[in-house]
Amino acid sequence: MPATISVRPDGVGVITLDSPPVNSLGTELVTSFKQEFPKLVQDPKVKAIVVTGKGAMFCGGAEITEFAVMVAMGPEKMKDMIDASPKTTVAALNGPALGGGGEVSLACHYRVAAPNSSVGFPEVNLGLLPGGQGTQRLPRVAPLPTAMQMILQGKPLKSDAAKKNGIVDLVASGDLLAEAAEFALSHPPAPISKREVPKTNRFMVAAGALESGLNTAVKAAPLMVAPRSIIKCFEAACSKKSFREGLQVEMEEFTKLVFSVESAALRHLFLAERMAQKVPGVDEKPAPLKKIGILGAGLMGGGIAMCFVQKGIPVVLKDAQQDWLDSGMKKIESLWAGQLKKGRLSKDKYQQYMGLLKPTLDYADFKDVDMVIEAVPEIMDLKKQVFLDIEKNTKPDALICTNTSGLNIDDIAAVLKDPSRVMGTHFFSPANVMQLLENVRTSKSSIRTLSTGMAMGKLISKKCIMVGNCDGFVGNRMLAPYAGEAKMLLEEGASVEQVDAAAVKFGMAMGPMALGDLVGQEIFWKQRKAANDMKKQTKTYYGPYELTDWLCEQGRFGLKTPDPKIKANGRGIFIHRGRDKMVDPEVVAKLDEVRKMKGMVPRQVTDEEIVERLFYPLINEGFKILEEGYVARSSDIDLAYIYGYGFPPSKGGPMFFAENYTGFKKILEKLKVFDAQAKERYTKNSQYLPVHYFEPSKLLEACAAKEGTKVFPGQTLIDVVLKEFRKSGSAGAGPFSKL
Ligand SMILES: C[C@H](O)CC(=O)SCCNC(=O)CCNC(=O)[C@H](O)C(C)(C)COP(=O)(O)OP(=O)(O)OC[C@H]1O[C@@H](n2cnc3c(N)ncnc32)[C@H](O)[C@@H]1OP(=O)(O)O
Repeated sequence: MPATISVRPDGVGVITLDSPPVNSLGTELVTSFKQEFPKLVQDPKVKAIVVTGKGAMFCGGAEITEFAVMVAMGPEKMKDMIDASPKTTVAALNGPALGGGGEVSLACHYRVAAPNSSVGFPEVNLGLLPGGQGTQRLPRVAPLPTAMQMILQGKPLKSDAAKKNGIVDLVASGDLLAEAAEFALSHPPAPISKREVPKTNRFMVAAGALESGLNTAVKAAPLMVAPRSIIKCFEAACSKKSFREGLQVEMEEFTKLVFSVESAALRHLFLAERMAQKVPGVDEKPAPLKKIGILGAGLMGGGIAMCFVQKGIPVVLKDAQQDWLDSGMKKIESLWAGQLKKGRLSKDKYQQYMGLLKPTLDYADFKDVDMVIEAVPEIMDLKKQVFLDIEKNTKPDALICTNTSGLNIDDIAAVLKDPSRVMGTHFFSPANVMQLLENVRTSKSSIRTLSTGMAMGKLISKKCIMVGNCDGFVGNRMLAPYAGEAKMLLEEGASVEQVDAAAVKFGMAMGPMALGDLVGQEIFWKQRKAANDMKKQTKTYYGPYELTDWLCEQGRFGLKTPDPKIKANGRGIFIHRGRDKMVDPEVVAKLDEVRKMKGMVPRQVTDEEIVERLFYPLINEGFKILEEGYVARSSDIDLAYIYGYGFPPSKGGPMFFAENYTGFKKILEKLKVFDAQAKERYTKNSQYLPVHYFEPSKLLEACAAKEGTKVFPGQTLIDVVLKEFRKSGSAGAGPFSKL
């Protein structure tokens, strides 16, 4: 039974939410609550009622996969029932009460909380609002600024803070249930629905507090519609409307949001994050990670070291030369010192961090580490050499990981006696800030290695996905056509500013040209150089290269490479000065020269075309990656783009966007048009080479054929089609193709 009842010897009835793992309010729990609760109300032996949760959570909120059912069920009978109880009701908060859980607690007449519990309304993170009476109850107990912070920003309050803000009545000091029962017996029924909204809250609304709260929320997430709906609910609560009239407004706004694509996108991401941790076939117990070795104290190595140290894990940071090591340590120290200065880090923590980080030049210091991550320059022979050195100096079962972003990891691992110890751990720059981690599975990685790699991602709080060992893995492989088309659009007539602005308007954190300067313009250039491929006559040709090759040949790699001529900053497509940047006039002149050299007459390019040309080939590449089996499911790709490349969360990631915003058929049709245009270009103009990224993926074609087919909540049509695809044996050589 998801809601169980019992009666204590003191005459207090207890109803327990019991629906593991988080006591979410699904149909079963709500139905059983509505059956069981009246039994306590009607039982003459019961003097008062306590509502509590089983396990570590009070309640994690409404069941995320059942919102449509919830709306169909209509107004909130469960909370009305608790509120209207003639016997005093007390919520005994044994753990977090979130979303619908917070609302159940506010439906009770009083709240008694265990010290480590909390009350929160994280619905906004799912593109929603507390639609189970929360927007009308919270402003009746808490000051408006607190209520706004909790609901507009989704910030929970710990028990003590909740008590200070009038949300919790008592923080228990001992036996929670006993104290809640005693509180219930000594207080009369007092439903929040009958309380007036405090006058100060009404004054604040009249004085414009809601407008300024909305401005802050919109600035933080401009594409989201939920904050506007939340404000309408607060307005209703603090106006002359009755509690019931306020609920009517709340229900209308909630229903609008539940069926919005933005909320569907955010719910998809919530489930995607949890799903990504479950990699098919990767099910061994992870090895303990008590000490980590990092090889290479540069920007990446240093950032990776910080991730572990900040979780209290000792790190040995090795480099080959004292000056390189010193400069790496100085950079780390200055980052932590900066946090200390800003008050974001305590002195104790700063000292603890420094104590956990051991710089060394000696491989012998790797003797007792459980994992080594190498972050040396992207040169195949160097990687192979350091792998051999690591093998000689580590325990035989220590994992050996590479942070390469472009080299073939199977080739690197082949030098070892035991390549099953190897996997890729592709961090994103700056590694201590960026949330994404692509764990790369080679053909020989053992299940123990992979399980440990996934556990490592969780340990350092990364959004971690598992991918196969293909060129560029998932993120950069999809980025290549995006970056290629950005450059092609410039040659056709768009300006740098227009391309970036169109991508930003779409919702990207930054445009492709600014991204190139941030990550370094030289990455593809170096890869082509390393592959001895400067002639670009390969199937991995990704758009024109003249402009960026010209930059790279002069060392203008972007923000990453300080240029002594320009104070403290680099030079690439843009000239950067602090946070400001302007397109380098020399780049504009060079672009003109390239256009003339290739006989291109600039034309007017629309923003719509820019968005389609940037994102459709990127999405097509995602389909090819799925089709070839280099990733388990489409939502892993979505996570990669949201957390690694600044794709807008409200669009749910590129694959969700394809399925729910544009539709497969439209993308397919457009790709065919772009493909024909590109083919015409290279047949007519010998300065251009054929591109392959517009050639439609077979999986995309299969999805287009099934467009509109209904799938269960939490599923995507792409994955349903993919499953059939893989079953039919049409999938490629990647490690997930048979799963
Ligand atoms: C009308 C109402 O106002 C609308 C609502 O209530 S909307 C829902 C509001 N609630 C939320 O947003 C809370 C969402 N959940 C969370 O933030 C976190 O899961 C948590 C803090 C509750 C627990 O975190 P943590 O201990 O790290 O465990 P976590 O891995 O996230 O979750 C455990 C499992 O519970 C599931 N789960 C958590 N909350 C859930 C929910 N509200 N509905 C369905 N499943 C949920 C997770 O999917 C996961 O499932 P899995 O084991 O199959 O992967």
